Order: sequence, then C-alpha cells, then structure tokens
Amino acid sequence: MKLWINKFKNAFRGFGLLISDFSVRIQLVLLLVASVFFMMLGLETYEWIAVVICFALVIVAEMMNTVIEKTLDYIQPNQDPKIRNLKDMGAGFVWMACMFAIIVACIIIGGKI
Ligand SMILES: Nc1ncnc2c1ncn2[C@@H]1O[C@H](COP(=O)(O)OP(=O)(O)OP(=O)(O)O)[C@@H](O)[C@H]1O
Repeated sequence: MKLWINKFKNAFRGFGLLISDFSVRIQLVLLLVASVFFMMLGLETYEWIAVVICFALVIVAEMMNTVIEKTLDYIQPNQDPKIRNLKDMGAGFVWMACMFAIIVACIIIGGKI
C-alpha cells in the first residue's frame, strides 16, 4: 500500500514539474481557450469525445517533448547538431499532434456553419 502511495506521490510531483514548464503552460492555456470556444459553439457528446482525445494527444505530446528536451539539455548542454536533430524531431512530434487536432477542430466547426 505504501509503495502505491509513493508511486502516486512521485507521479504527482512529476506532474507538478511538467506544468511548471512554460511550453506546457502555453498549451494548457490554448486548450482552455479552445474549450471555452467549443462550449460556446455547443458540441454533441461524440464531438466532445473527439475534442477531449485531441486535447489529450496535444498535451501528452507537449509533456513528452518537454521530458525529451530536458533530458537532452542534461546530457549535452553545449551546441550539438545531433541534439538539434533530436530536439527538432521532438518539436515535429508536437506539431504533428497539433495538426491532427486542428483537422478535427475544422471538421467540427465546418459541420456547424
Ligand atoms: N544543444 C543544442 N544544439 C543544437 N541545437 C539546439 C540545441 N538546443 C536547442 N537547439 C535548437 O534550438 C531549438 C529550440 O530548442 P529549445 O531547447 O530552446 O526548445 P524550445 O522549443 O524553445 O522549448 P522550451 O521553451 O520548452 O525550452 C531546437 O529545436 C533546436 O533546433
């Protein structure tokens, strides 16, 4: 039982560290703004499910990218072309998640107008 409480505590601490990151905060603010917009638009339950899945995809991608960036900064604080490639791939990963979320948003908004 104590082991599970510790695991939960560690995960909660990690979550706190993640949401203290600037890029993660920006994404959370954008998701909040998008939520208000979709609330005003009035979505069906199945549309909300799609929106929530997209939000999860974007925020989890951003959080994973933050961990990758911090790991790379830790192992190589100096300029390095290989680190550049890895960081750009991480950014591309987040960008890809955002593109799919934007496509879903366009489909939902398109259906309302
Ligand atoms: N050590 C490095 N060597 C070479 N290029 C790097 C290095 N660190 C960062 N870069 C380049 O700078 C870009 C931005 O990196 P940075 O670590 O500042 O990320 P960021 O997207 O600004 O995120 P955050 O604001 O969360 O740190 C990378 O995508 C990469 O092209």
